Amino acid sequence: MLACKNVTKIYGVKGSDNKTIALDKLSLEVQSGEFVGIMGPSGSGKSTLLSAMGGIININSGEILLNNKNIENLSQNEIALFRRNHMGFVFQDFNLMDGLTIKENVALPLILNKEEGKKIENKINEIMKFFSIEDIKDKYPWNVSGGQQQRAAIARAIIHKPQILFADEPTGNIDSKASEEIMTSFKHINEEKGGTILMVTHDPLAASYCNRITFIRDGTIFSELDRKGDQKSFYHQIIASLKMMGGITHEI
Ligand SMILES: Nc1ncnc2c1ncn2[C@@H]1O[C@H](COP(=O)(O)OP(=O)(O)OP(=O)(O)O)[C@@H](O)[C@H]1O
Repeated sequence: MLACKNVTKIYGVKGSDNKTIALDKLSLEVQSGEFVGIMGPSGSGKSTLLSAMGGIININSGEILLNNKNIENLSQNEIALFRRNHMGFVFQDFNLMDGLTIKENVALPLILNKEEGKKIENKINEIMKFFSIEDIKDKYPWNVSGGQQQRAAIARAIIHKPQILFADEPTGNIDSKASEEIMTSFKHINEEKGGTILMVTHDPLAASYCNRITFIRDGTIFSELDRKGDQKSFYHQIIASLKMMGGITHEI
């Protein structure tokens, strides 16, 4: 469904020696209905990979294919529209709009798509219930917890039923209890709604909710791990893989 093939991304000024090869001929495929995690040491290229696959940044070479369509062939406007209609994004710092209530924030993609008022109301009510945020719908982001803000951000990211949800360190700014709630939400999106998710995380516990983990180092794939058995055993396999890669320096 979504694939990157031999993707290279180099940061730096053209002609200058000061260049960073963030992605080095990296290939990765995500099938519809998968929940894939990306892990790796700091600076290994995780966020760059997510941004490249989400069409947020341009790549130097290779291909990004969504349903066999090369998104690199689209114009900037077409990519922006494509992202708005078919992709959802969640970031570490929530990115909610302070001047809007939680409900208004969640409704934003539907308002931008000029959907009809009654339809918006129905969709909002359903999704607020799914994420247990109906009680805070009229509050502003600064008046609710980090976990509630992130649940609202995820609701906003999937309300238009995107083909794929991208999440970059979604539990990076919240405490461990709220992190578990967020990861349970992702699991429900994946299992109950059939949502496809690609998530970058440092956190082995968050990663243990995925079905597959791709470990990257120095912009290339180091190893991959498929979930077998229960979540606890997957968690221990993830820790072992991180140790092997040198991406973890302390016991968790
Ligand atoms: N806008 C940029 N300009 C120049 N170099 C960049 C830029 N963004 C990232 N880099 C460099 O590219 C490499 C990969 O960065 P990236 O943010 O993708 O790594 P990461 O694995 O997500 O790191 P972290 O876990 O610390 O967030 C790093 O060496 C980083 O310094």
